[in-house]
Amino acid sequence: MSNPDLTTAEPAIDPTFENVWDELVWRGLVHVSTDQEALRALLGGDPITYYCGFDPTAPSLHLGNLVQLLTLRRIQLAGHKPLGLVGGSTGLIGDPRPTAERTLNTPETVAEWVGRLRTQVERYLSFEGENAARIVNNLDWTAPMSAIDFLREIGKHYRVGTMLKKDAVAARLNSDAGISYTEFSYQVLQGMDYLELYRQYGCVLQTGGSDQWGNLTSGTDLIRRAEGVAAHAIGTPLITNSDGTKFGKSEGNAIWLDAEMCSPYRMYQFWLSTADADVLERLKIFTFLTRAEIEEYAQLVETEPFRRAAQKRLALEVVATVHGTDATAAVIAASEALFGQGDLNALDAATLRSALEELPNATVAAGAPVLDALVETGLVASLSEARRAIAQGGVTLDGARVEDDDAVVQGTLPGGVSVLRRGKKTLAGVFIG
Ligand SMILES: N[C@@H](Cc1ccc(O)cc1)C(=O)O
Repeated sequence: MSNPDLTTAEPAIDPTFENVWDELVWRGLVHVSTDQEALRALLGGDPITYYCGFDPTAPSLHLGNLVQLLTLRRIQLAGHKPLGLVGGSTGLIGDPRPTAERTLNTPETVAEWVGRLRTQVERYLSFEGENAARIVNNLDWTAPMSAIDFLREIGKHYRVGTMLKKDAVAARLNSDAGISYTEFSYQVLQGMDYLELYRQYGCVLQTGGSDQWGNLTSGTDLIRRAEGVAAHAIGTPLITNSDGTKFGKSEGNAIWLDAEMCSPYRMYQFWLSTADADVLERLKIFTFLTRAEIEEYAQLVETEPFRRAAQKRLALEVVATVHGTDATAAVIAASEALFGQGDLNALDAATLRSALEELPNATVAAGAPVLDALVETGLVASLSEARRAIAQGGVTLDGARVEDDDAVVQGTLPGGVSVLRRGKKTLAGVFIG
């Protein structure tokens, strides 16, 4: 196996910043917040308890959630105490999307997804030391509450006029289908979580995406009314691509943090394909590289963009954070063997298979002619074009040049697969079935 440089940045705060608030601002993580002076004082002072919530809307979190997970981690690294909340109750209700009502999942499904999310959230926090993290589930305080108590103790603090003005609600009110009372109530549940965490743990800061601002202020308003305390909120920016495409998707599919739902290879390629115009912002938000290190990459993007050093570092850092260094090493070796130099035979079988799934590919019988495989993978348009390509010496199978038309595909690479290459860079995977 080739030996990629796997030096990655240790999760740490950048010591050149006096206060983690300044670092969050520099990383571009503060899009909207409660009073900035007060937040800076709070984050620069004695340890506080803060939280961020994750709803079980799927069996896995995705890259949008990774912004929140890493933000939680950064603030913890500065000495504060995080609460990672899994939405056992809010997942049963559904945070209103601007477009349409969500379908209700069964309690069993929601409970299963809560379990999976909990494991994912745990991976990004430290459970050791004075400021050890804690995972909480809002089902624990929401399920036992009666409808009467909910309406008397919580509902009484809410003005319907204010609730109607929240972006998500306003958007839906103007749509034909409107919004159900169920989803309309969501903001109250999230507000109640913050109040509960304030009461139980003294939690005084909630972070979330800027699209959560309505839900974040639902909590700060409730705490002010019920407890007379000014609690805080930070909304991180929505990540967008400079070319206007949606961030966090590749070919329409979300980049999930679960390796079964999105292979580490796929995630690695996703980050590698980041545009020069976006890569510095991504390094700030998704890695623990320091300001000085990121400034060096800014130079490299200017002077030698063709080397894509910043993209490679970004891909290495994020995949190592999410999937660990072993999986990342395997992915880098596969990318190099497929697209650069390196021994295809030395690759990890599972990684090679997932890499081939991302390429044009076909399944053929063992011993099928290379000619057929070329056509079926789409590397050539016809058998005659396949013959011509071979005659010109432009086809390789598993790294060796194909000399004549009788060659067959056997799937002799790790995992029982083969790799066809036409010309320098056009690749296809062959599965034997
Ligand atoms: N509403 C948040 C998740 C969440 C749930 C409950 C909370 O208390 C906080 C956050 C989201 O959809 O991302």
